[in-house]
This record gives sequence, C-alpha cells and structure tokens, in this order.
Amino acid sequence: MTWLITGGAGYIGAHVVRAMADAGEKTVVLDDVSSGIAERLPAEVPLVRGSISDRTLLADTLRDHAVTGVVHLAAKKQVGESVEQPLRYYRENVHGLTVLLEAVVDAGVRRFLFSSSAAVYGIPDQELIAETAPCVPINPYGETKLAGEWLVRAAGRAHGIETACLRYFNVAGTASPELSDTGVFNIIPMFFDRITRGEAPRIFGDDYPTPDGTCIRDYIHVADLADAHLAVARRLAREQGAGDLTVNIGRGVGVSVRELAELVAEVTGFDGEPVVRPRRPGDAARAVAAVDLITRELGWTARHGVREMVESAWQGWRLRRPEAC
Ligand SMILES: O=c1ccn([C@@H]2O[C@H](COP(=O)(O)OP(=O)(O)O[C@H]3O[C@H](CO)[C@@H](O)[C@H](O)[C@H]3O)[C@@H](O)[C@H]2O)c(=O)[nH]1
Repeated sequence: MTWLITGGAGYIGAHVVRAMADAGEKTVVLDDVSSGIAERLPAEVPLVRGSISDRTLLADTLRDHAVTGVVHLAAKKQVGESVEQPLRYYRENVHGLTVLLEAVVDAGVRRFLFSSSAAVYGIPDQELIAETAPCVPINPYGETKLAGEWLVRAAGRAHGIETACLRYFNVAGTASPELSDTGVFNIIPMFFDRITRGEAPRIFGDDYPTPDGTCIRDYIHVADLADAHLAVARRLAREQGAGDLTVNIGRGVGVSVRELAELVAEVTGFDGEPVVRPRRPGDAARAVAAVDLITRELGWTARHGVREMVESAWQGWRLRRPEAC
C-alpha cells in the first residue's frame, strides 16, 4: 500500500503520518500548508503542496506515487468560523471531498479513510453516544462532516471502495512538542493562553445538569487517535467487499471543564481560580463516546490519560512560546 494523507502537515495529520511511517507504511502527503507546517513531516515523506480541489494535481499525485489508499484529513475545522462562513466550509469540506473522490475513483484507488467528527451528533441525548445515535449537527462544520460521510459511503458502495469514517471526540495533547497544535481554538490551548498572559482561565457555564455543573467531554490523546488511523488503514487494506466502517474515536471517559481546569492549574503551576462566564451557545452538556464498536472491530483502545494530554500539550506550548512561560 501507498497512502496519500491529505492535510498531513496539520496537527492531527502529522501525528497520523508519523504513526503510519513509524509502523512501516509508505505515505505521501498532500497539504496546501495554509495552516499546516511542512517541518512537522519526517524527511522521508514526500510533501505535495496544493489543494484537494485541484483535479490535475490530484490525478498526477495519485499516479506518480502509485497511491493505493487515501487518508483524508484536509478540512476546515473551526465551529465558530463555519457559522460565519458556511459557504466556504461547504466548498472546502464537501465540494473539495467530491473532487477528491472523483480523482480516487478515476485512479482506481480502493481504500478511503475519512476524518469525521463527534460534531455530526449535534446535542446528543445519550450518556454514551453510540454510532447508531441520531446525527443532527447544529452547525455548518458538523453538517459538512455528516455530508462528507454520506459522500464517502455512497462513493464506496457505487465504486467498490473500502471506506471508514472516524468520528473524533475531543482531540488533545501531542506525541512530541514539535508536532503540537498551534491553534488556540480548543479548551486546553485556550486555558494555556489565558494563564501565560496572566489571566484566569474561563469556564463557559457552571449551571449545566452535570455533577459539578460544567460541560463534560471525552478527551482523546492525538497519539492514540493516530494509532487508531493506522489500525483502521490496515484493516481497510486487508478487506475486500466489507463495506463501510463508521466508528467513534474516544476513550469513553467523561472529564468536566472544572476537572480539566484543576489539572491544567496543577501542570502549569497556575495558582489562581478560573472565572465562570455565561454558557457558550451551542455547547452540549455532555458528549462522551461509546467505544465498544472500535474495540470489538479492531481491538483498539486508547492508552493515554488526560494528564498526559495536558502535560504534553504544555510542553508543546512552551516550545513555541518560551518567552511567555
Ligand atoms: O476557555 C474555554 C474553552 C472551552 N470551554 C469549554 O470546554 C468544552 C470543550 O470546548 P472545546 O475545546 O472548544 O471543544 P468542543 O466545543 O467540545 O468541540 C471540539 O470537539 C468536537 C468533537 O467533540 C469537534 O467537533 C470540534 O471541532 C472541537 O472543537 C466546552 O464545554 C466549552 O464550553 C471552556 O469552558 N473554556
């Protein structure tokens, strides 16, 4: 197999590239480096710079590198931005995927792994969200991920492609400091950002129907997530005619915002108290994965806990902003 990893220079993508390359899989990366960083890639992995919407580049890349499988991660991923710029999200995440799938079909590629999101569930009403839960996304980002799943499965059925859709829960941490997330869009980097600027981290709402009143999420270490990609890619490579595999990628363990704030304070040495702010619109009280399916299908389970996520993320943060820490 030779795997094309789109978005492979991004935070999650680079971890997937590293895990697959370390395991001996042949990989090539397609990334427009708009938010990705070329230096995240191992020297032996070729980087093709460009967009998934560039038909000619796609056809050339699939042919020149004799690609036999695709791991598709290139996408826009900020919920708030997707509300402000829905057309851009549909263009990049849905139209871009259509172009990529057409190129995949034309090139005769028969393995396709799609990076989806727990955002497809919207506001879940299950204690542990099974893959069979209703998909009712509440923002354009989640809509584009759900539409993406439909596209991938339909193309798979029609063209005999083995497909998998991985629904990531809350991804955090880093396998090594230089691969860390450079964005400040999720809770852990947002807490670090406040603390290193000498401000108290903010808790968005403490009146939710949860034990401590703050939102509960299922945090998954990016290194575990990358291992899950490797396991799924290998499974796709072995299969013929098995159809689609759609699975949650999480730990099945809920952690509250307040618990996370305490852990972040401990790791960073912050000795103040977080401040409570009003609820953020669109936040579910609880979103925790049921993980029986991936465990049963692949024997995969997460190995890293939330402390390792915070500690590794803090190392990455300090590497990038030594002056602030
Ligand atoms: O400074 C902060 C930042 C966040 N939160 C809370 O922390 C929780 C997690 O927030 P965040 O890290 O922004 O993640 P989610 O809103 O859960 O969304 C993430 O996880 C989803 C999958 O579960 C993905 O679809 C999204 O792309 C990804 O941003 C939420 O309850 C937030 O209200 C705070 O209280 N204070």
